Amino acid sequence: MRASFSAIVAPLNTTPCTPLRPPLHLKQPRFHFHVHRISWTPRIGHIVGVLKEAQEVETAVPGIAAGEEGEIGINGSAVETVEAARDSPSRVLGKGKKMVQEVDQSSDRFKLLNGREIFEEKAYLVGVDCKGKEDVLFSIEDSLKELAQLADTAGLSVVGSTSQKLGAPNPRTYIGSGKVSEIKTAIHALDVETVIFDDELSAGQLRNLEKAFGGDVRVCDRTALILDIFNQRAATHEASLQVALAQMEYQLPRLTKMWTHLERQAGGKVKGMGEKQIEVDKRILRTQIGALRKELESVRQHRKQYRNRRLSVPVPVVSLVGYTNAGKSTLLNRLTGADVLAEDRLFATLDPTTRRVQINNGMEFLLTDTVGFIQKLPTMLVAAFRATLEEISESSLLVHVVDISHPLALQQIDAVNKVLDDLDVESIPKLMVWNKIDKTNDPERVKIEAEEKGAICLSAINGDGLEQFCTAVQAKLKDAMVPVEACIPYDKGELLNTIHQVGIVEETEYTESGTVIRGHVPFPLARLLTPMRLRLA
Ligand SMILES: Nc1nc2c(ncn2[C@@H]2O[C@H](COP(=O)(O)OP(=O)(O)OP(=O)(O)O)[C@@H](O)[C@H]2O)c(=O)[nH]1
Ligand SMILES: [Mg+2]
Repeated sequence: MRASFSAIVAPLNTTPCTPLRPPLHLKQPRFHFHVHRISWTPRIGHIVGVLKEAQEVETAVPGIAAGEEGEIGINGSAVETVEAARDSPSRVLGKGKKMVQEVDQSSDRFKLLNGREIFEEKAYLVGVDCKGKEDVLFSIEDSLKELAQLADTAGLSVVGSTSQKLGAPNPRTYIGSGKVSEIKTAIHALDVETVIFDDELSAGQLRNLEKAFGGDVRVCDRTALILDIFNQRAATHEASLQVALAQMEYQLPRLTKMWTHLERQAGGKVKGMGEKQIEVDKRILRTQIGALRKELESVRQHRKQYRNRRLSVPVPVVSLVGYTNAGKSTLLNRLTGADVLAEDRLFATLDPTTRRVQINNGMEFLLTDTVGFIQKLPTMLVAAFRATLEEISESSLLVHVVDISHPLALQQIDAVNKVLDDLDVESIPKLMVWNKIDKTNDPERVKIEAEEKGAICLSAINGDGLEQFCTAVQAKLKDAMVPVEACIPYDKGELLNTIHQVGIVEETEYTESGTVIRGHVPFPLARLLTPMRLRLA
């Protein structure tokens, strides 16, 4: 029986795609395959995961569809290696010549992450402090700390970091040549496998840095790392599509000339072949981006229909937004008894979850938890997740959840507001919630400060302040409702229930002709009540 996997593969009879990272340099790539899941990851070139019978590995290239079968080329992985890997999975991990020697030492460097076995690469972080750069919210040290957290979330092991103050980034290598040499020394001393930059790098910078570091080390940037985490975390079809789209858009301008080996094989006679291949690859990638956009559009339409159906029952929708790890999912779980994954890692949630919350007085609202934000959030990710984020722009209230115990809470608030600015949501009422009050040194002082600023303090973990939170949500929702006074005939009991469910009833009176209610209801319900309204308050 053959192994079944989605790896760095290209089917027969189609143009093989250029791998986005230097492949494992092995020969004779030919193997029977069955592709059952396509993903696109910037960590291409590393087979992450266990390559055993019928088990998936991590990476994939475009140009193949799920369900395809045939003879394939696995870039950098010979048949013998793959066969051998069935008994010793770690054999195919690692890079080039180093690979086989690493087998034994590396076996203890696997860890289980999101249900998959991940090879824990050694990473080195690099940050640049550019003078005069506007919109910088985090200091370089804080940004690097966050990058280390991101690396940890992605399953990498951070072995060191460095930073540099620069007037302007070097167009060739982003950092100065002295820094390049310093990092090179660190790479050898610490056995570094991946160097991660805290800012987005151009294709040229990535290539030059990889060359300068010796070719055996991968270079990537913050955006690629975030995309990698999203790729690992995407659990639903829609999230996978969105991540795949963002990854392809990230890769498109970064496709580099990797087909020079063809020129070498042809004795240098086929000049410019590498260049042509890039054009072919770019075309393939563009076609796939187009196909993905179409598929996402159809998912979006479906979502819209679902939302419209939901809107016909006018229960107000309240969306939780905030920095990653602020405690949004914990708050949703606490209020609704849902069991959305909440953990002390970045980007635990990618897919929106909506649950019904009922307040003591009978009023209900829908609470939606969604993807967290981060500073320097890649724009293509915001664009790709627009469908998901649309939920936010159609809600009645945005609850901005802040981890007030975090030393950078204020900067995180600014970073979230920056993303919200991009989402066109300024007309939606907002409520600020300071979460994790239990973790602060002086909760009483924080509470006073919150009151001054109109924020609600709570602890999603122990439930403190939840009642005040629900009251504040209700008050904010009421601001957006229409005051009504209506007489509901006794044979319209259902309607009366709906009013209690989605509106705020302040007075009820039983008269001969029906139940007279005074209160506030959402606009669509107010329209429904028009024939029964006594007068507009
Ligand atoms: N001490 C304390 N910890 C909390 C509180 N709320 C959440 N946490 C913890 O903070 C971590 C992150 O919580 P999540 O609910 O996953 O955060 P999130 O905002 O959904 O994060 P993303 O999904 O990554 O955007 C978890 O380890 C929670 O247990 C709180 O009120 N107090
Ligand atoms: Mg979450």
